[in-house]
Amino acid sequence: MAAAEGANRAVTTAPAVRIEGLWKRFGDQIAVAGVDLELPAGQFIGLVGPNGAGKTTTLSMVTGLLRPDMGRVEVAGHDVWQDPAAVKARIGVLPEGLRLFERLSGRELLDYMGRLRGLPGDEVDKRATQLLDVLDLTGSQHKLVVDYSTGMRKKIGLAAALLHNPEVLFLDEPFEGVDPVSAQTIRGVLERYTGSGATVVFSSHVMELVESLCDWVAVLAAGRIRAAGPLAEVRGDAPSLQQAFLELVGAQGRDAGEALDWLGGGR
Ligand SMILES: Nc1ncnc2c1ncn2[C@@H]1O[C@H](COP(=O)(O)OP(=O)(O)OP(=O)(O)O)[C@@H](O)[C@H]1O
Repeated sequence: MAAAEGANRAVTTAPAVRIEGLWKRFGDQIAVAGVDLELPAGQFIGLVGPNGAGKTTTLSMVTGLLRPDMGRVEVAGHDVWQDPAAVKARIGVLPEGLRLFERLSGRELLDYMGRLRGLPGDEVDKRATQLLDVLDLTGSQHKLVVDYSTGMRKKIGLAAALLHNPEVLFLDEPFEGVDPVSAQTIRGVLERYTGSGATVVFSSHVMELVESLCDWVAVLAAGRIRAAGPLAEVRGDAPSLQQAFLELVGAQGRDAGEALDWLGGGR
């Protein structure tokens, strides 16, 4: 990152993301039911919630992939729907179920994404070489993406999302299907990135991971924000984020008890 870019980030006090009155309905299903949220810049932010809580729908609207029914979103000071080009230049996205250009090699994919982002060829080359190295993909850089494993796909997707040095990086379940070694690598890259003043927003179900990585968390359930703030504040007096989460979403774990009385018996 250029020194000037870093300095600009350091003095930014405006939130990285400002969400106001966001709604989305699919038929009878209200997926996001009036979300208001300000995500502070320069933080590692976790968006957590049970299955179907509305995390992916919210992230899709925040990154300009899905049009809200109501509400507005600003990212890095720009309105996502009124000024989409400005927002897209400033964000990186690793969406859920990432679609990649399968018939390109990892290296070609990064070259292509870099050109799409308008970076000069030699700069793309330099950044791609470094990202492939740090993410331990140098040995597979000439392999076609279609032949990549799940974890390798996450890593090349992450490299593509970081290539233009975005201000805010959105990651939907970045650690799903990733082995512990690759997870550690991804984690190192993300920590270094937020250390430079950039913002990471990621969704996850894995509370231990969120607890160990995030400075700030937002808990979403049934399309609404249940709690948001610095990790320690959201955890409160609970012994762990997992426990605080279970209390916040009102689910102490369903006891299968008698409902599955046939399971495991009478063989
Ligand atoms: N395209 C769609 N059409 C119809 N319903 C949808 C669509 N996308 C999401 N939903 C519904 O909206 C709700 C929120 O889904 P969403 O994928 O945002 O949740 P999530 O928090 O990301 O869940 P998970 O953790 O399981 O990925 C769910 O009830 C889901 O069935």
